Amino acid sequence: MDLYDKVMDLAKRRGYLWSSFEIYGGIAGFVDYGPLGCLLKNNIINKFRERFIVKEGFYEIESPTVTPYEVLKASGHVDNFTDPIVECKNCLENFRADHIIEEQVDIDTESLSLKELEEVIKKYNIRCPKCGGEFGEVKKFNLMFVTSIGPGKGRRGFLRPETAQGIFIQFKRLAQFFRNKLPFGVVQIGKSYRNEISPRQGVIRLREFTQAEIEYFVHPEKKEHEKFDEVKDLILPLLPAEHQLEGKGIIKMSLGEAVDKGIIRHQTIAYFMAQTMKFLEEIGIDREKIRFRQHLPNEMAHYAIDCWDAEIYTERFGWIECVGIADRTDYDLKSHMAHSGEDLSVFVEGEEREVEDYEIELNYKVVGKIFKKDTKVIESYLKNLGVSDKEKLVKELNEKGEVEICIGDKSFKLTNEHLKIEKVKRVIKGEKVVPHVIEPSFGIDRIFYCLLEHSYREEEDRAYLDLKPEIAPIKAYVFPLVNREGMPELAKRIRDMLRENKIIAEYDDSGAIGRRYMRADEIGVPFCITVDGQTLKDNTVTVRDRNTREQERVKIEELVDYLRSKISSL
Ligand SMILES: Nc1ncnc2c1ncn2[C@@H]1O[C@H](COP(=O)(O)OP(=O)(O)OP(=O)(O)O)[C@@H](O)[C@H]1O
Repeated sequence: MDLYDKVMDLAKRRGYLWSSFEIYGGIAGFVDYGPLGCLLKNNIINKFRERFIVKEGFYEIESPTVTPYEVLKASGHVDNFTDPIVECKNCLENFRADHIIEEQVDIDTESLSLKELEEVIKKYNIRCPKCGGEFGEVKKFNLMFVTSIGPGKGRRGFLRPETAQGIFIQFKRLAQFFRNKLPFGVVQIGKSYRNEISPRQGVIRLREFTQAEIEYFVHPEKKEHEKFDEVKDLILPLLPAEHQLEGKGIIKMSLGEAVDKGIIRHQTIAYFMAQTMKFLEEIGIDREKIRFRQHLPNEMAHYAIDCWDAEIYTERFGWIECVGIADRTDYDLKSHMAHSGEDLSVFVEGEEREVEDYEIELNYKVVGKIFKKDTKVIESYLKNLGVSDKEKLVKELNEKGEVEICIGDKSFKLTNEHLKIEKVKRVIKGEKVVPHVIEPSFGIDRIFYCLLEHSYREEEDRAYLDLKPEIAPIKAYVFPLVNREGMPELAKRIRDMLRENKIIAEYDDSGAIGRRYMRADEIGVPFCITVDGQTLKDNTVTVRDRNTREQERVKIEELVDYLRSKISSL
């Protein structure tokens, strides 16, 4: 049994994690959180809310998981949210082509096309790991779950593959809520769905999982962070792209230095790396098993300009990505602007000044035939450009004779022939800008598993979860030393008193006291309270600490305050 098996065995037996649909044979890629699992997961999420909503001042929204086609067409997911798939010609089992290659030969598959992946499979004679059969063609497989909305044929829809889009499409309302003042942060926590091709890594790769995402909207030219000074001296283990390409390892560097040297693109990304580290440490992830790995240029989405993953070390799977922190620029907002025709910019007030502006229109006589259905999208893209964006466009057009615009996953080349441009003078008191977005995206299930693994301790006579009291699902167990002399009744009253005071406590009177301690330790209960003979005389109980096994006598009337001071980190 490796560590993963030990942790999962405990998780299953004691009500943390269960295989879904088990009585019908189960399906890979789904997991049930049992009674303790739900409590622990909620505690992790509460800590997330405490850090980002209470302390950072962001707000949370909740949008539907069922998403109409148009939204995910505009975001690029319909066309691009795919993984390469390959089928074994013999047993018909499907695999992710890039994973199957990387498992068998030391090749970076990140930038390879479908054809190139197929060539590698042929060249190295990579065979089906299940039956040794030969593989067929490598194809694209879209990871979204398809659904239809309403009866009959209904409207095409999908289960959302990320929570972020729900925030982008409400941008207009959100900007109004924040009175058009940048920067502002919006959080969404909830289920996301990805029809992963062959999820073979337990809770690490699920088909339905919980994300906690932050979309932090900033002025495109202002990516310094107001509170960067507070974190600039924090030293983090970094694995920059250059180090990976040159085969070098991790460097420990302060965030201030990393930004100054241009290793981290700007202060806002660095600030969120610091917040991520704090959050992970606060819930109890081992700080020595966290690193920040920068995406390689070919790994990053084409619209992102910098991306760092917080990776956490696990015994079986090595380093796994648990949080992705990316500067997604204005890609999402501009795509939704172009596809919906809505203006998703904010007006940033400034000094009154006269500017040269341009009125840019499409030359419909020419463009209709060339761009066909896309003409409307290009039209609304141009209509919503701010003054400086238009200036850039005209400048590029004059210099190069053409300009390329990117809308969603498509790009279009425009020449003078396609456009009618008129120079006008205008007095403005500010400018419309489409904000850029910095996105820290947390995978709660992966973090949950890593936390269980990092908390798992083995000693000669016991195995236990060293969960922080604040995070542990059950804070205290109350035992009667013997099942007579009124001890059970008193122990139950103490349990009820603790619950009444919002401290989750349980009562246990079965088996020897030693065994009860072991059971509580195994699920990570930080305190065990025993009612014994002395309790009946002086109203004190023993409180045993899970980790040290030391016991203290505490007056019953002081028990709530005593436990509170140990549980809360406030
Ligand atoms: N299938 C999944 N199961 C569980 N968590 C996931 C899954 N896919 C993504 N996540 C979590 O959501 C976070 C943000 O999602 P993102 O789209 O950046 O992941 P990703 O880069 O596609 O992940 P991967 O490369 O592992 O598939 C990830 O850091 C991860 O923690």
